[in-house]
Amino acid sequence: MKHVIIDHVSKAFVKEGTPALNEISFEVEEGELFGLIGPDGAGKTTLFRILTTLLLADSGNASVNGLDVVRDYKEIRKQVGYMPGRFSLYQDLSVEENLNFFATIFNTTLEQNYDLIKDIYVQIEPFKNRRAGKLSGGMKQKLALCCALIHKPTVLFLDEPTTGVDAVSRKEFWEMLKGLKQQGITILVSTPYMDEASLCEKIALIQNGEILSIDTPEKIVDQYPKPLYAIKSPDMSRLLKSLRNSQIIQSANAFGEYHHITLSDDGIDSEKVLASLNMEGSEMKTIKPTIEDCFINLMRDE
Ligand SMILES: Nc1ncnc2c1ncn2[C@@H]1O[C@H](COP(=O)(O)OP(=O)(O)OP(=O)(O)O)[C@@H](O)[C@H]1O
Repeated sequence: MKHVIIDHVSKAFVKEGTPALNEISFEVEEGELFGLIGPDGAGKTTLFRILTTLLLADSGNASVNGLDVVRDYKEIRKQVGYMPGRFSLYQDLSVEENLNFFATIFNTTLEQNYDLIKDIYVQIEPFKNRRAGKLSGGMKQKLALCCALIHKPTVLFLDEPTTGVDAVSRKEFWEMLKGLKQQGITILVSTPYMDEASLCEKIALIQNGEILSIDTPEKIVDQYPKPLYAIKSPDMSRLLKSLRNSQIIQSANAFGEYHHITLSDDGIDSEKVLASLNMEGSEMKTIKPTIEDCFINLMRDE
């Protein structure tokens, strides 16, 4: 069953220029862990706010759990959990007080839904009397997730939950999402971190309010249109300049230790490329594209 349906949704905050969302359409299956992947300003928050009934679209339709986001907004609010991008909790209330507050709003108690949150809650329980504002980033995120789950939602919207959180907490967070998925919750999560894409079952790549591609991470990688190479030399910035000025190089992008390149003619071999650059100590090898390579390639085609 389709749990979330987005059908030609558009939203513009200003009359001129690029709209925040431009005719977005896609669907999310029940129980799916779905990632909305895109840089700052791509439109992720705007879409989540429309789906959680906090913002009206200019045109198009959307439904969650078979309920229309405009007509059935009250019912949707009871059925979805939303963790906004920015810290949404009461900084001056303790961990326990925040949880009780959100439980009360939904006419429930921590005890009633303890099963769903217990794996996450046990990690913050030792700090239950600490004010939320005094928690570490990772702990705040766990508390925000518990609060979003307190009323047993069937669909969970998590807006950039791992932004600004350390690497260990990010990893732990994705483990928690896997656990929630196993309990049957449909999860839509947005992130600007391309490396998190492979942790989702399905992803939509979004840029400037438009969907560039939507599929499983594996299929998106398989659809990369050309052989991709990684190249390095002792002088990486001179190498990048030479690559970008070379006629036989189609694209060159810096990727940490290596630059990733495609060739204008796939018949050219790496020896010829290295010879044409004439830079001592250079190395080149074929590589499998990452989601970031795919994103950059799709952006160029736009
Ligand atoms: N209330 C608003 N008024 C005017 N412009 C807005 C408003 N909200 C969002 N925008 C603009 O709409 C575009 C999409 O913003 P949105 O917040 O949805 O992106 P995002 O992918 O969530 O990125 P971010 O991580 O920066 O929030 C951006 O250009 C943003 O400046």
